Amino acid sequence: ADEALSLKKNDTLYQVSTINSLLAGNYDGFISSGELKNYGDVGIGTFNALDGEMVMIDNTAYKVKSTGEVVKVSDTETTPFAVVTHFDKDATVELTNIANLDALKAELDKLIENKNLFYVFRIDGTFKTIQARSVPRQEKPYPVMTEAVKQQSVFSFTNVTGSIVGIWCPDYIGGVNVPGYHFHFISEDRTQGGHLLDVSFDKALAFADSTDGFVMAVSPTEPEGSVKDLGSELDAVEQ
Ligand SMILES: CC(=O)[C@@H](C)O
Repeated sequence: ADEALSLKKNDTLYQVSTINSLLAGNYDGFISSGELKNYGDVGIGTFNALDGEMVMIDNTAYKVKSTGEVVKVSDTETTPFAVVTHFDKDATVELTNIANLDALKAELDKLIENKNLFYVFRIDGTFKTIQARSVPRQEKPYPVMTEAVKQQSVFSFTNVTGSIVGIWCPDYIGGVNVPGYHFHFISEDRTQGGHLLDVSFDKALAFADSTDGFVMAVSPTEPEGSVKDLGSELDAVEQ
């Protein structure tokens, strides 16, 4: 008999709320970082009130604040949107001579064997250039994301060693998550990072985790009907 879809711990993407809910300005955190760690040790997201960018790596949740400061968050800090998984290195590939983010995506596309699955990436290396952003904490009444990102801080790093962490979602996920790629970055010394805007490097090691299970926690304050085609508003998080 066909193996029933088993939401195997290591092959499940765990998501907190929908991207459309976040884009609509629903920044109320409702899952704690401590609870999130039960569902994954690698991933990305943001924090209550859209306060900074989340990088989950080595089962530790870091916040890249809009000041550029990186802090390890307490287990009680909550998130309104995050995506994590228990990371498996299903594929490993050395990437060389990557000039920009589009070139990185083109190389990673070669690892996406089944466009119906989800993929989580971790890319370790010393990066010639990294451009990343972070968004400051928002006050109620929350602005929609396209307004909030106008307050973003953009950081430029050179010759920085660290990890790019990100996900790739199938096209059918529109409204629930960002179709395609979404990357965050954190330096090896955990002092720099952000939502990745651009990157270049000579050599890095990419690990890919293909995932066939998907679980999502719906926000208790999800705006009714927020899972709809937001079209251009996705620009706020697309790269
Ligand atoms: C969820 C994200 O990555 C935005 C906040 O940059």
